[in-house]
Amino acid sequence: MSAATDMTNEESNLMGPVEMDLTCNVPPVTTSNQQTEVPGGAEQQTMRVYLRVRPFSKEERADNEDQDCVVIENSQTVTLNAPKGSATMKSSEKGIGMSLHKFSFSQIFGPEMTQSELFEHTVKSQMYDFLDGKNALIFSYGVTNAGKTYTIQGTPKDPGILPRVLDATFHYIGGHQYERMDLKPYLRNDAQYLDPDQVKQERSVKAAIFASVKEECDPLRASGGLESCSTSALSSSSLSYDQTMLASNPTEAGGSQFALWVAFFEIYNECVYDLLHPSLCSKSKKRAALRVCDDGAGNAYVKDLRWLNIQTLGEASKLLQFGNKNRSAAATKMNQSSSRSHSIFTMKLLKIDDSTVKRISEMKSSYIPFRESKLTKLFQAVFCGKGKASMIVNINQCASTYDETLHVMKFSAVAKQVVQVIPDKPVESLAPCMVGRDGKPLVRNGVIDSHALESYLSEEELLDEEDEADMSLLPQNELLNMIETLRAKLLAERRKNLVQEMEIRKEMGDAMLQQIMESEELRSRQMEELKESYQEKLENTFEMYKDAIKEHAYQSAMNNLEDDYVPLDEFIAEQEKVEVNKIHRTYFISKADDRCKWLYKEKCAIERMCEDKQQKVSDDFMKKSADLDTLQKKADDQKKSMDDILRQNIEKDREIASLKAELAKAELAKSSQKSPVQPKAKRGLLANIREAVTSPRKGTSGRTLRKTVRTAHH
Ligand SMILES: Nc1ncnc2c1ncn2[C@@H]1O[C@H](COP(=O)(O)OP(=O)(O)OP(=O)(O)O)[C@@H](O)[C@H]1O
Repeated sequence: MSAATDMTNEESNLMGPVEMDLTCNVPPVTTSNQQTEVPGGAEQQTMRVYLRVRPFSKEERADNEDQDCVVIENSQTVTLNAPKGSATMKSSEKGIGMSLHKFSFSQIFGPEMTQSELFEHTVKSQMYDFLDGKNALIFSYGVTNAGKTYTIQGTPKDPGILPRVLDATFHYIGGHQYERMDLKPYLRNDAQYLDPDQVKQERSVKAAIFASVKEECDPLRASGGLESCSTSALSSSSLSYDQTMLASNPTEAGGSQFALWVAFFEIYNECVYDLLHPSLCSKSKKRAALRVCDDGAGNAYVKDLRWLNIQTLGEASKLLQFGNKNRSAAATKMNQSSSRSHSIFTMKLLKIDDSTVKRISEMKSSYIPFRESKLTKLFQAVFCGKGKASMIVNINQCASTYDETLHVMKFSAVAKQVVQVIPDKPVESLAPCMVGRDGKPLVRNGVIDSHALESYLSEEELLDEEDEADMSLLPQNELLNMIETLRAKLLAERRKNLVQEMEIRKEMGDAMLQQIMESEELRSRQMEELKESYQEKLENTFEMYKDAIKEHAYQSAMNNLEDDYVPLDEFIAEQEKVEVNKIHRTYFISKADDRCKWLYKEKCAIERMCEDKQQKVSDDFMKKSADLDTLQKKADDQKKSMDDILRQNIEKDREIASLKAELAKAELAKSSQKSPVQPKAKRGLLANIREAVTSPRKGTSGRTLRKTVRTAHH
């Protein structure tokens, strides 16, 4: 948990927004035994890391929390001694790790350090940069109850960094306030003009927020001689800081005017919430999360974040109060842990000047290995060297929270990585830097500073603590032996770790499987129960509907009863009519039924008859057809025999013709021998035949002849 201020600057033809973010609860970004000090001195560092150790409270002393766990060696070095009973001490007793750790910071502030001194030594120069048009980021980091809120916001009696920054800003602006409120920050680095309606809307939003804030004591206004909220700013005497740092004021700079716009938001579980949104105060409504977007030039900004123009410190105080209230309301509602919450108060100072056009050169962000977090995205520009960042690490000295405090102190590696990506620095300046006890780097421009190294190694406690320091004094063969021994030990350790890891994985796997099975069983049981209960409900509902329908029908009937009422005698007469009709109908129906049955029988008989007739006709046809075939065959045979007879006749005719010819020859020969003329009286067989042949029309003779011939032939 922590707090921060981010100040960025960009100028267009009319203005230059300067942004300062103040954030709480930033993820681990700090230094340990390797600090972020880089060659070139504090002025050129893009990130400085301070440590603030808060004093014990009375209660903590009474609870024996003071066990000399934190010892500030000098302004840049602190030693942490593990108390008895802490996890660190237990590990150390087992031979794992150390019970004593040393850390270096840009500067360390002890419990006696006042708020104003802290401001002087940490943020003052950044404040100057901010007013001079550069971006700045101030954030605090530490475990809960370490003093982050105290450092950033402070108390009514001891205002923290934020009220001081605001006071200094208003002091700087002085009478050069741009009051029209018609120029507003837009996206990440731009500003936009507002029309009169929009300005009116801005004013009413502001008024609504202020109206909801009670006039009560707050850090910005309550430091003794502070002026009331409605007046300009905190008096400089009440927040004593060195005014010489703000020498470059608008009067000297020319006729520029300034407008200060602020936003206050929170990042919780990677969700961004606007703390200046009034609906947050409502208990019933869910907080609406905002999106972090890219402005098209690689700059991240919170979309739809509410920016409000403030013109006095009192107004700033009210907004802070409003935002804090929102934050604590949301935290209570969600029972959220402050350790996962980061609140960011952002200021944008627009420098309105009709002649100057300035722009801070943009950086490409694509190669920057930032962790994908909303916070790092939003502060990316500063971490990349577009402005300076200060981190104040807050710790308490309590023995009971020693292990968490140690963890915070060790977390510097992340900050280191973040700072390492600044592109326009020489490579050496980006590498993790070893520093001596006095905070000076041991390596300068790639060359080991032998003097610094000697003084570093001469630290007795460091020699006791660091094996590497002892080893450097040993002869080479002993060192080689030692390396071999250590290698063997390392190998054995790794094997052991591997086996342990496998066992743990297996155990975890089994446990998870068991859990999954149990939950699966539970789920199916629940499903079954749910099904049953739904079934039951369904049935009940069905029954209910049935009853309701019955009831409805009954009611309808009852309602219509009056309209449908018929006197009894009419009803009886009507009923009798109905009865008679019924009897008639029954009679006719039975008659019609009998007729139908009879007709059906008739139909069946006719059908049967038709079938018989058809069968008979078919049989007759078959028989006749067979007879016809027989007759046809006979006719064919007779025709054949007739043909034979005809052929025989023709043969006979040929025979007769030849016989006739022979006969004629014979008669001719006879007549020529006996007498030349013979009388006709004596006619023989051959003469008759000849006559018959030459006179075929004489039927009787013909028949006789044929009979004669046949007989003769046979
Ligand atoms: N430098 C200091 N001098 C005196 N009192 C301090 C100092 N720092 C912190 N305190 C007191 O210690 C207590 C815890 O501080 P604070 O609330 O700022 O812690 P925190 O880190 O913001 O805690 P959380 O993360 O839980 O909100 C407060 O009562 C605060 O007033």
